[in-house]
Amino acid sequence: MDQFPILDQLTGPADLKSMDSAQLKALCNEVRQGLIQTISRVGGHFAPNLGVVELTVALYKVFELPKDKVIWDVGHQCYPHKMLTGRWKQLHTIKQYQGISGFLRRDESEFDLFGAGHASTSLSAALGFAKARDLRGSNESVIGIIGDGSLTGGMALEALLNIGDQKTKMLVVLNDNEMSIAENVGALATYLAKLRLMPTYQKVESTVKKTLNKDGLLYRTAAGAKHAATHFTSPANTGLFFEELGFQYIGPIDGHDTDFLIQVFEHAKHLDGPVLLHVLTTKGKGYEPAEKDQRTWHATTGFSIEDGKMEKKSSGVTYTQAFVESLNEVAVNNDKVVAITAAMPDGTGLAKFADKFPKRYFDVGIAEQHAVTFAAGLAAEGFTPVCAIYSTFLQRAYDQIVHDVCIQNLPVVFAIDRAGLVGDDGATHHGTMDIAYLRSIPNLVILSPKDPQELREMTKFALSYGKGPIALRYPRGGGENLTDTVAPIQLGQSETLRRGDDIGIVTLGPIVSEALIAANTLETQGHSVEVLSARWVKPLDEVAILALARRTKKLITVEDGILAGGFGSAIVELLADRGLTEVQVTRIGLPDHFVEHGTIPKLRELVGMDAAAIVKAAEVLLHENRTLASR
Ligand SMILES: Cc1ncc(C[n+]2csc(CCOP(=O)(O)OP(=O)(O)O)c2C)c(N)n1
Ligand SMILES: CC(=O)[C@@H](O)[C@H](O)COP(=O)(O)O
Ligand SMILES: [Mg+2]
Repeated sequence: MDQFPILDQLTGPADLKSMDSAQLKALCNEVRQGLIQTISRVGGHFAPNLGVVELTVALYKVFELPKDKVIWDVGHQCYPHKMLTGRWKQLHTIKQYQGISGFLRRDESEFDLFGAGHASTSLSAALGFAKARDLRGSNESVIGIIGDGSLTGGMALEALLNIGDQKTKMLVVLNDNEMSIAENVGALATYLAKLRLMPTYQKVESTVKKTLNKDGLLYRTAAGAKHAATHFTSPANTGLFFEELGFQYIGPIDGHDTDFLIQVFEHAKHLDGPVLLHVLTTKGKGYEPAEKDQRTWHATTGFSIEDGKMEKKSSGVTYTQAFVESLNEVAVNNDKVVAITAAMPDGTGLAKFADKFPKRYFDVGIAEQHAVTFAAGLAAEGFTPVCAIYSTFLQRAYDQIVHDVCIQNLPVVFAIDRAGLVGDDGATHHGTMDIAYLRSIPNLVILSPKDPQELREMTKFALSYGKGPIALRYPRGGGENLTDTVAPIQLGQSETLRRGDDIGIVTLGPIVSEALIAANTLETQGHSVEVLSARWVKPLDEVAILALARRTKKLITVEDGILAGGFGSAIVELLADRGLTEVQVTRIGLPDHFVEHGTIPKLRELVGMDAAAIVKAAEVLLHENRTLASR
């Protein structure tokens, strides 16, 4: 018997128009069960999606997609949206190579009006869509949907200020589930908690009943809607913060009451100016383990799920663990060490620092720019702040790194996690830009370990460096330790992992493992290959690199980052500056396009950054040499 009779027949959101209350509730149930069964099996964002089932169904019942523009924030909670917009049958491919993306993508569907992945962007984008509408003279509705966590992002507040000022007709739906990935933080979270204590509209529905017109809907005229809005405003008109910014605040309302959500959306549709609808949802709704532990069940990627329990699939030490264990070892004897996360305590490992040093731990919310300059302030006063931010999210704080940290040469330690390809989160999350965007900044030095044990030592080095800003870049997940011991970490000192005279491979970070595999293959072909683990993006070990170049005259550089302006570029610049024009260099890294989602081995093969690609590049260089020699 078909478990998903409605979903299996659904052709798109227009089909919801003809559904009655019972059918919509049945649809919500199918969406929820479809999510639980599919995402438990294939992995992905779990609790956020269960929390927006009714919200998405009600929204797509009332509004006309894609004419009406619905812009989601982050997009990790977009799976119900995808299920209702023709991708239910592809849901099992989510975040897999050549499967659908785990976030919205304009090139994936006409219903994905604006891509996301990074938080706090939806309201700015939605204002853009609304302004375009007004300039065009069309009349569609524009709705931005933002979570309480994403609302802690500076961009979101910048947008609120601008929307309120512009008095643009648009609807902001605040999906408030009291959670970011971890518990939400910040004064706004505290304010929202107060609003949640106010009686929800459902409790004052008798007032609402009086404002309903004959067909059970709220007033359709602007005047009537205004009147209804007055009734709708919760008794203590508690949305003052938003009202003062120029919004009509409606809420809080129960985000799992489909009928009432539909009523309120019908009402809000007709209101002029900016409206903020405060919706209360439960992350993980309808799946008890996730409701009980919303933090753990934020995403099930990399976990297997048995009987409501999440078991990590991979074992072994991750880079993140190595980093935070080393940080904690130092911090126990150094009370100047403090740590800052931008709403990612678990992902960065800093939750383990917080357990031991709660007074020296700061979660600033999804506020990377603030995190960096906050760290700069601490460093200016003699502390050693560790700012742990994923590579991709650190992009958001570029000026703060330059302007507030590096120009002032303040001793901030940047722990750049998820550096390099991250796999199934795809283009919005690959940490592939940081080498290029950081190495050009004066005063900043940058380290990259080849394995977790080296990261331990590099973390200790970074915490005692103190001469200025220092960055550690390391990847998602774990890796084998590639040497028995760790050579002492010294500023600008590389490490020769194997000696050879025919060709040199100069590489950086965990991608060294691919270079070693390639060197072994080349050796079986009779070639003598040197592998140099550079360890430093900046300062480069110029002496070692120049000596290798002069000796072999052939270099291959390998980096888990974009080629343009990356590590290989730095080597080429060095050779050019020193007049070594006879040295042939092949750079291996990420090409000049965004890399999609998939497993890391698959993506490395795809972009030509695996051992096979290194062997091929070496053969070309070596063959060219043989050709020259045989002339
Ligand atoms: C700029 C940026 N920083 C951090 C993240 C990581 N991140 C993804 S979802 C999330 C929490 C979002 O909370 P909320 O908006 O309340 O959505 P919910 O998961 O509660 O539905 C965070 C911190 C991100 N995507 N973008
Ligand atoms: C949606 C988002 O940005 C985070 O949930 C991110 O997907 C976490 O990535 P990790 O799984 O690498 O911690
Ligand atoms: Mg939330």
